[in-house]
Amino acid sequence: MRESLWKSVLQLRQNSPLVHNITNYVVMNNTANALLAAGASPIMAHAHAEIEEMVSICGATVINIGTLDEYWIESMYKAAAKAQQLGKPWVLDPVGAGASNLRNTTVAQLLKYKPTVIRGNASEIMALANAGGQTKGVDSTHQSVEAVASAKWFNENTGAVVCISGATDVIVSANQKILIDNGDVMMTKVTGLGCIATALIGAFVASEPDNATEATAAAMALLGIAGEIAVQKAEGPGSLQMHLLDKLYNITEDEFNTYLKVTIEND
Ligand SMILES: Nc1ncnc2c1ncn2[C@@H]1O[C@H](COP(=O)(O)OP(=O)(O)OP(=O)(O)O)[C@@H](O)[C@H]1O
Ligand SMILES: Cc1ncsc1CCO
Ligand SMILES: [Mg+2]
Repeated sequence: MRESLWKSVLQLRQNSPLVHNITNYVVMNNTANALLAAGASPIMAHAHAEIEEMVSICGATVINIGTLDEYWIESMYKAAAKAQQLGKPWVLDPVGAGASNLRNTTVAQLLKYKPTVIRGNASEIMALANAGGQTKGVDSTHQSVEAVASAKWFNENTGAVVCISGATDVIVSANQKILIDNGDVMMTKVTGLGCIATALIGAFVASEPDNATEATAAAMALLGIAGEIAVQKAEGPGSLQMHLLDKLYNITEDEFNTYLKVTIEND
């Protein structure tokens, strides 16, 4: 697994997949920049008239419900339906699931189109599975391990790979858990790093569509390690953002493998 994760990073740079994003106003620019830095090619698009073409030409679609409204919800349904119809990978970020009825009903509908990967923080994943999760806005009030049962339920019932982000990122797939212990607590003081994690999953899954579990692990490892290294130069959240973008771009094999903390647990 250690060697294959770095290979995935190199492959992403080489393949430079087109990644379609319907994401929120808060993170749109940062997300596009993070995708470019890691080697992917982003396009943000939500107009009904072009959404199906976008899904068709891209390697993967990322749907993030961060700043919902009625028009965008329709865009999301159209995109997810098209991805399912074409058998293209698509990734769901249920931002703030549990915080409002609108978010809950929207994700419930989106789940019917069978996302390839779901990535959220522990509160969001628990809310999604209706496991009594209380979401405090967009930030988690739970540890990632608390959401493992919910993630397993989702994996078994929908087939989606489920990633719970947090101090430890937990990737749940059939009969396996991958734990990634990279990252730094300062990353919670920059908005949208979870959204970037999801977009990176979209890029990796577009680059290697036959292995969504490994693609997800590679994305989370890359973000966590880049964040951890960036924190060493950062004076606070502002410069962390800048250094993180640089590190997504210039991380070396040596850095990646020195920092990587990955554990695999087979059920
Ligand atoms: N307590 C922590 N310690 C170390 N790293 C962390 C911690 N919390 C988050 N991270 C890092 O930040 C990444 C983003 O995860 P997080 O769970 O904060 O996303 P999120 O809550 O969805 O964020 P947002 O909604 O702002 O996009 C994680 O994958 C991990 O690398
Ligand atoms: C702060 C915020 N509000 C809606 S989306 C978003 C970005 C982090 O999820
Ligand atoms: Mg989030």
